[in-house]
Amino acid sequence: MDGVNFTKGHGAGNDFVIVEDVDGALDLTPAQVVALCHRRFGIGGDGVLRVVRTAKDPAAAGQAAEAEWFMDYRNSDGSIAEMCGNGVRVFTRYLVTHELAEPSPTGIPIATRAGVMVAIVEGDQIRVHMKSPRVYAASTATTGPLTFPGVAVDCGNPHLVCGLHDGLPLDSLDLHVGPGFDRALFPAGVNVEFVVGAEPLPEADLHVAMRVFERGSGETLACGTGALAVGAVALRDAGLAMGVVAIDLPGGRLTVTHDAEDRWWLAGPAVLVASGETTPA
Ligand SMILES: N[C@H](CCC[C@H](N)C(=O)O)C(=O)O
Repeated sequence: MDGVNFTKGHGAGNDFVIVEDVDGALDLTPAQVVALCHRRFGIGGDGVLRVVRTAKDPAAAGQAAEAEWFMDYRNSDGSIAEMCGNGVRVFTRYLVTHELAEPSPTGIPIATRAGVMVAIVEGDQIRVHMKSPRVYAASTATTGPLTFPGVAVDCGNPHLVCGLHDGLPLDSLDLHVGPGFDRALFPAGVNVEFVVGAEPLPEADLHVAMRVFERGSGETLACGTGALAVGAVALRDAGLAMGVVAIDLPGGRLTVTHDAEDRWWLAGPAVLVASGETTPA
């Protein structure tokens, strides 16, 4: 890609190459995304966040009245996903850092392929009003000889939340290869989460730990929509209509809250690491 300005950022270690394309002039191809995300031959990332005015992109133009900016999210394999929870926080950090948007107590609306999310900057944390997760089927995932029971959750993108057998440690899972799943239930693929309970915390109703194998990116250090799916299943399994779930991932902690107004929130860090310019190929 000829001389494109980029910024590198991450949310709990889920990292992204941010490409500013305010007027929608870039026709970002899957091959260009793969090249940008390549960890040796490129900048490196789990995905790309293209920053474009909503009105300038047909994929989200219908949301232009609600949100000035569209997060065009791509996985590192070049595929398109509907939503990225860590990505929307990093995207918001980029907007306010580059003064493309003003932080406000009522939040910054961000258009995505899963609809408009609203992000509130709270110091080093950013809290996002997410699309409500929908638990819709029982299923299973397999890794090697092991099969785990799970539930399908729609967070705008597809998730399969699996519990580990009693006592099996999370780090014993081999996630070098993607888990097996029911392709009839998930024809467009699925993000697979593996969850175990964790020690109670005073600041949360529930506390769990998870790992994730993401559709289109492989195992990542964190997955925001995956944490949302895990939080929804954890509250349901605990019989809690609302509450706060602290979720520990290899890259850090995210917090999922289901509040009394039936809103679902994802909170976590969002860090910009560096900026630069790609050199012409
Ligand atoms: N790989 C996901 C998109 C990114 C999700 C994750 N990085 C997040 O923070 O939500 C998918 O294909 O649905």
